Amino acid sequence: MLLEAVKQQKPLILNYANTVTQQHVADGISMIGASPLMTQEVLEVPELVEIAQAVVINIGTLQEKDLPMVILMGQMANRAGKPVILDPVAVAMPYRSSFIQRLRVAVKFDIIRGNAAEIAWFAESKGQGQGIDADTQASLQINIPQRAAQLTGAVIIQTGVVDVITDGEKTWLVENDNPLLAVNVGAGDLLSGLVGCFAAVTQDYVQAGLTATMLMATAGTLASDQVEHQPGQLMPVLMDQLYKMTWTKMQQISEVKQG
Ligand SMILES: Nc1ncnc2c1ncn2[C@@H]1O[C@H](COP(=O)(O)OP(=O)(O)O)[C@@H](O)[C@H]1O
Ligand SMILES: Cc1ncsc1CCOP(=O)(O)O
Ligand SMILES: [Mg+2]
Repeated sequence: MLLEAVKQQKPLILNYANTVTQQHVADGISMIGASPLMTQEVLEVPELVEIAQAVVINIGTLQEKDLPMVILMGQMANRAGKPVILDPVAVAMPYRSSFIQRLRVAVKFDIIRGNAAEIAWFAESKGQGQGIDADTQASLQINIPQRAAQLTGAVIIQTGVVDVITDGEKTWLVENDNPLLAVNVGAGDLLSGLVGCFAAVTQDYVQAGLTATMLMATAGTLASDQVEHQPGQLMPVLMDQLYKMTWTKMQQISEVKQG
């Protein structure tokens, strides 16, 4: 079971994080038993990728000067067969699109985790949303993440009211409508960090994505029940739930269907 494997192996997850939510990402990775490390320095990238078991690239606060560093991180991980996870925050904005276009010709992403508006960009489809947020009222079209997977060759994790995990052939749905989680900035970034933890311990990236989304759905449900209508209280309680999580709870509480 992948949660046990993370606790036993304590993989090191190397992050190019955004400066808004990196504390949540680091804490979440640590709570489930893995080891986070953030960097912004190109000179240390080779030695850090060497000791990492997964690389998570989050473009939330990208800067042009960082592109060579991010390319190096991704390429070194690709060469070493270590998983590269992309969180394409607001990728449909033109500068961000250009950054990702230049990154993707150099680096193969194994997993892309984003909201529906972000994933639509990879499917060359028109996404609905603004800035970091997708329009959560829009109806779910699972052919869009499936097409994104086919076009990119990555496992796609599209999050929202329902999470969709697909490699373009196999598709899983995790039902997870949680208004308290939706309003907490950084929930998506945290999930991308957790995806890195599971991808570090299996080569089955669909399974890694499914496990991470089940984990987040379960911890989110338990945490929301505890804080009721107080979204500002959610994050610390969510961290406690991640720390206490078991596979049995994840199977009992998260709602998983085949797509
Ligand atoms: N109604 C909802 N809308 C958006 N995300 C939700 C909702 N309910 C639960 N979530 C969860 O919140 C987390 C963040 O997802 P999302 O908001 O789509 O990403 P991002 O923060 O990158 O935009 C995911 O684990 C997702 O499943
Ligand atoms: C608000 C904001 N601005 C740049 S990155 C960021 C955080 C995005 O977090 P998430 O994608 O998890 O909502
Ligand atoms: Mg996001």
